[in-house]
Amino acid sequence: MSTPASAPAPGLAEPIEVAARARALTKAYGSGETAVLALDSVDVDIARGRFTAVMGPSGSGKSTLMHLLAGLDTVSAGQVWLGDTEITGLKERELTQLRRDRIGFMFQSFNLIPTLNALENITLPMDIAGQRPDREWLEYVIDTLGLRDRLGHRPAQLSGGQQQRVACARALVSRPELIFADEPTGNLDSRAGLEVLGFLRDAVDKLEQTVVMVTHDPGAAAHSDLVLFLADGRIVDEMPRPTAESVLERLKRFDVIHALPQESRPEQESPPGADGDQGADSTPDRD
Ligand SMILES: Nc1ncnc2c1ncn2[C@@H]1O[C@H](COP(=O)(O)OP(=O)(O)OP(=O)(O)O)[C@@H](O)[C@H]1O
Repeated sequence: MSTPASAPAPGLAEPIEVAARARALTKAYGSGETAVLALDSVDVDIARGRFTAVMGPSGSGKSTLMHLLAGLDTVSAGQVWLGDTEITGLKERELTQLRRDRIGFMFQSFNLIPTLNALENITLPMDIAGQRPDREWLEYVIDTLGLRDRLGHRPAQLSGGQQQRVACARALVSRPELIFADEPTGNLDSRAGLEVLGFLRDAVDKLEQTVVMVTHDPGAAAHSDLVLFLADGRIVDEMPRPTAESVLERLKRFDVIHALPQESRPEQESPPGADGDQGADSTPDRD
């Protein structure tokens, strides 16, 4: 079965533009008694040109979801599309090319090459692909991220915040369809973290990028347009236009609920859409 990426999401009359889509996405690790169901039949649409945060308790499946959407790991069942391309079923070589050409990555640990300077790190993925960055765009990204006077510095000569800005520029330089950021502020002090979040926000608002960010930090999630909450491998809630306070309140309810045995947990833990709402497919209006 193949569903075009522009098809209306279940429950929605209007088609929404999606950058990535997953249906019945399932991932199990191991087998038999030790098997772990990391993702349990997840349906999700990532809206194009929006900033989506993914939150949830430790072990809820956030990284697994990101890895499967990015084609970094194989699914146990279900389908994933990047734009109109179904990536489930692609061969490893095709996936490598797709990741290189169409996806940008930012990690908590920056993942910069220590022997290369900032500019070389920024252009490395395109250099490897034998592509030339669009010069005007490159200059724009460098200026937007305030890296102009740091381009000749190696990572060790840069602060953590500057290193993450280099990683952000590296993710942006090929104008990927989707940027995945896994705890991008996890290793930064709060000021540098805020700066990086501001740049990601700008990347969405000014550069029309699509960003998906995994985070534990309600303050970081407050920079997004929509928070998806995962628990036990399922999307159990979503929050458009989040604030740090509203996210924190929602997370507290997880803590209380997850302290209860499974059979005592309240109904609200059913996935969005199960009770007739628009589920994780809804696209929030922006203020
Ligand atoms: N390679 C693996 N082998 C076995 N189990 C795994 C593997 N990767 C993840 N898991 C399990 O799958 C579940 C989901 O893990 P995942 O890393 O996606 O959660 P997470 O929400 O990102 O957690 P955290 O917030 O702690 O990073 C967990 O129970 C985890 O132990």
